[in-house]
Amino acid sequence: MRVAIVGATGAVGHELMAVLEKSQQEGKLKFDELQLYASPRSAGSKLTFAGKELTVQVTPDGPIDADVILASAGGSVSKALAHKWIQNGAVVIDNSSAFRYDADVPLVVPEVNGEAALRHKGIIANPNCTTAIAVVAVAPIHRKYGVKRMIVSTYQATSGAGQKGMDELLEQTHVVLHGGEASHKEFVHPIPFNVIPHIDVFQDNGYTKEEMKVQWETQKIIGDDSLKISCTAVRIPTLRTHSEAITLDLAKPATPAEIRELLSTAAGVEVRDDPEGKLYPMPLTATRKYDVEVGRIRESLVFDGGIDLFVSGDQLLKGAALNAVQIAEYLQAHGALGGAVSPQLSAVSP
Ligand SMILES: NC(=O)C1=CN([C@@H]2O[C@H](COP(=O)(O)OP(=O)(O)OC[C@H]3O[C@@H](n4cnc5c(N)ncnc54)[C@H](OP(=O)(O)O)[C@@H]3O)[C@@H](O)[C@H]2O)C=CC1
Ligand SMILES: N[C@@H](CC(=O)OP(=O)(O)O)C(=O)O
Repeated sequence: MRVAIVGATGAVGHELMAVLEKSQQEGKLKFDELQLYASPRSAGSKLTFAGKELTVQVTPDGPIDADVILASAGGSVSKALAHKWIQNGAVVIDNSSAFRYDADVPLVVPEVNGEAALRHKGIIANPNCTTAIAVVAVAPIHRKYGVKRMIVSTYQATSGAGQKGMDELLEQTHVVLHGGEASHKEFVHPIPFNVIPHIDVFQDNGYTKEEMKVQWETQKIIGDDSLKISCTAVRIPTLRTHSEAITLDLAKPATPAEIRELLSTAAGVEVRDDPEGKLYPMPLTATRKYDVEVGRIRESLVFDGGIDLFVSGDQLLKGAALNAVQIAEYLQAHGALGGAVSPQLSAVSP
């Protein structure tokens, strides 16, 4: 069983290495070989995996001889090359948005629709990070109570813009703290001490593409096009982990206690909800955690029987690297990848 990472030197690639190492140690994903690829500028550089140095190679523009390819090199690279990589039978799990809306490409969050991954035709798409984090918390509620409408406001970390996004936050904060004026390159405005309600490009309807992705992708993952979602996506000056305030209008009324109980056994969720004890989701506590923190669960004052909640999830993990590895684990556990069938599946109950 051979695994390849394309984009190994990036922010998501770095997390893929860490998650793969843990998964292998815990016997969840069984593999014998790891190949690392990035752009020509990184060719020859060394990265450590499980105590061994591996050499980064130039990403091929032909087949990759691996069983599964975890791609995180951006949409244009995937769009141009993914179909060539799979010519020798590999499956690509792609972190970019290149194929998410293609009818024959499953868009998968294993806790929600893992079985869709088994119907792939060589490419499986990993969702947008904001969507993945929301859907882990909302899908169990939708299954039991039916979500009719959903209003989301996001608080997205700079790592959503990759390693360069985090670097810009740190460098420009340093500039401001030393009396200078912050500049910007990765973001539309200076990010230190600011919040920016503009992620990705504006669409004709006044929403940004990031905001529309939450509607398009949630509908595809949950399998319900009638679910209406209005999202405002905002960049904030944190390093990693996206947070979201979510309001749900439900078909069947629910109480906060019922939602708390439902989510307490939901896969991929940690209920962190004790306002008296100052316990609620935050990037500080959710960072590097596999589960999405959910809290501030309360009755909606707008929708009768509706619910308000707050989530924080490490988007480099559940929004990207972890979700991709969990898809590979799911495929292997169902005999749909090379190598031995794993009896255990990390924290995922399909
Ligand atoms: N950051 C996030 O929160 C999330 C990101 N994603 C998606 O994952 C992908 C990667 O994001 P992220 O890790 O943040 O980005 P980074 O900018 O941190 O990393 C990009 C990676 O792609 C490689 N790369 C760039 N150009 C090429 C090329 N022409 N050929 C081969 N490799 C190339 C880079 O290699 P090198 O170092 O050599 O330049 C690097 O390894 C994107 O599609 C993004 O949309 C998805 C969900 C969440
Ligand atoms: N757009 C997200 C990160 C991302 O890469 O999203 P997508 O995979 O949908 O392009 C953010 O900036 O926080």
